[in-house]
Amino acid sequence: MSLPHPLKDLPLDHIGVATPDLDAASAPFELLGLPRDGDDEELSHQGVRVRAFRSGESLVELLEPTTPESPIRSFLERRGPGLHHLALRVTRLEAEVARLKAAGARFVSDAPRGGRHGTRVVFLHPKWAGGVLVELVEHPTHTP
Ligand SMILES: CC[C@@H](C(=O)O)C(=O)SCCNC(=O)CCNC(=O)[C@H](O)C(C)(C)COP(=O)(O)OP(=O)(O)OC[C@H]1O[C@@H](n2cnc3c(N)ncnc32)[C@H](O)[C@@H]1OP(=O)(O)O
Ligand SMILES: [Co+2]
Repeated sequence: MSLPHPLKDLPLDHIGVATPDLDAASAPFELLGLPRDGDDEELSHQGVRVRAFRSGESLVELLEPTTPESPIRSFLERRGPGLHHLALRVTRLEAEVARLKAAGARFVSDAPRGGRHGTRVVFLHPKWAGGVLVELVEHPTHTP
C-alpha cells in the first residue's frame, strides 16, 4: 500500500507499553538510564495513568489501567504486559485523518481526544494496520 503524502514525514513520537504497575515497569528503563519526561498524568477518559521516559526524539510511554473499562486492562487480560501501540507525530491531525479516511483507513474513532501533556490523539484500528495499534498525535503549538 502506498499513499502519497502531501504534508511531511510522520516521525515516531512514542511507543506505548501496557503494564499493571507503573513503578515495577519503570525499573528497567531507569536502569537503562532513560530520563523521565515530565510528571505522571492520569487521563480518566482513556482509563490510564501514564509515565514517559525519553529516548532521543521519542518516548517510551508506560500505561497502567485505572478503570475496569480501560483498554489497557482488557489488553493485559488478553495478552499480558508489553508493547501496546506506536504513535506517529503529525502537525495537522484533522488533515491527516481526512487523508487517511479518503484512502480507506479504519479508525477506532476519528474524533480527536485528549492525550498526554495537552496533545490530541486518534487511533487507527489494529486490524487495519497489520495487528498494530497506531496512534496519531498532534502536539500543542506554543505561540509566544
Ligand atoms: C496516554 C494517553 C494516550 C497518549 O497520549 O499517548 C494513549 O496512548 S491512551 C492508550 C490507551 N487507549 C487506547 O488504546 C485507545 C484505543 N484503543 C481501543 O479503543 C481498544 O484497545 C481497541 C484497539 C479498539 C481494542 O478494543 P476491543 O475491541 O475492546 O479489544 P479486544 O480485546 O476485543 O480486541 C479486539 C481485537 O483487537 C486486538 N487488539 C486489541 N488491542 C490491540 C493492540 N493494542 N495491538 C494489537 N492488537 C490489538 C485483539 O487482540 C483482538 O484481536 P483478535 O484476538 O484477533 O480478535
Ligand atoms: Co500513546
